[in-house]
Amino acid sequence: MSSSLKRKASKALEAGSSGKKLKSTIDSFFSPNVPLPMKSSDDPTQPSHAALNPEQTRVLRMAIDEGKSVFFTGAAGTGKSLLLRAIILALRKKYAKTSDAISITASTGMAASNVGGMTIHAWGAVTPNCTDMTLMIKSIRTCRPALQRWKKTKLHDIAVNLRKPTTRPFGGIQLIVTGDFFQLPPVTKSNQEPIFAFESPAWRNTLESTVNLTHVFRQKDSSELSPYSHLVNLV
Ligand SMILES: Nc1ncnc2c1ncn2[C@@H]1O[C@H](COP(=O)(O)OP(=O)(O)OP(=O)(O)O)[C@@H](O)[C@H]1O
Repeated sequence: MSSSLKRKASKALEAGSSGKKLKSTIDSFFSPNVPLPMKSSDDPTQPSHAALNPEQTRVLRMAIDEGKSVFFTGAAGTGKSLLLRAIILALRKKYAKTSDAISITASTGMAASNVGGMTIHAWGAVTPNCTDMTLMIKSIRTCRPALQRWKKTKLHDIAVNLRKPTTRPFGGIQLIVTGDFFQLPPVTKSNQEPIFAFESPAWRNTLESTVNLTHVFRQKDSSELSPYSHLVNLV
């Protein structure tokens, strides 16, 4: 990654670290024990669950106990995916009676299948890079499952109806966002300068807290590591 992209990526952290102190909350009633993904090669003597560390638990509490919109990031192997799975499990318990309350999306098919979700474009029946509002609304209206999802997440009024505009970003729904801008900068055409999600005013207005996970769990001799994985954290 070039140094200018690296500088841009670190702005996500600066923008989000407002210095607000986290209020102490009652202990989460959700277990911070998360099932580890099972592989056929797994040693049966290895633990099946992992306990979240303090920085992961802090994010879990912000998301579940405080209902905050959070962005958490961190280098490769800092447990972002595991924490996301913990948050999804806890949210499913919290909203057990309203199964449609949670939508799990990612920007690519591979990332979506890793967390049991779908691409954001499939979720909303929108075409990537489409900026034509009329076309987008037509596409949403003609895809019944997507229209239902827009309605259930209260995004319907702001994007489809437009008669009742809301001042709250994303209609006021809670957003849990994760990723590492250092590992994966936005895809651009030819020599176009990439535009990061955190450069949007909507990012600042929506995400109340940004947390940088610092503890690297992935071991040097781990079978998860490709011969080049260690390079990711050096760049
Ligand atoms: N609290 C924890 N206790 C024990 N192991 C953990 C914990 N959190 C994560 N791990 C383990 O560390 C490894 C890396 O975790 P994970 O894949 O979630 O990291 P990541 O930040 O998503 O990595 P990447 O950015 O490379 O996708 C995994 O084997 C995971 O099971």
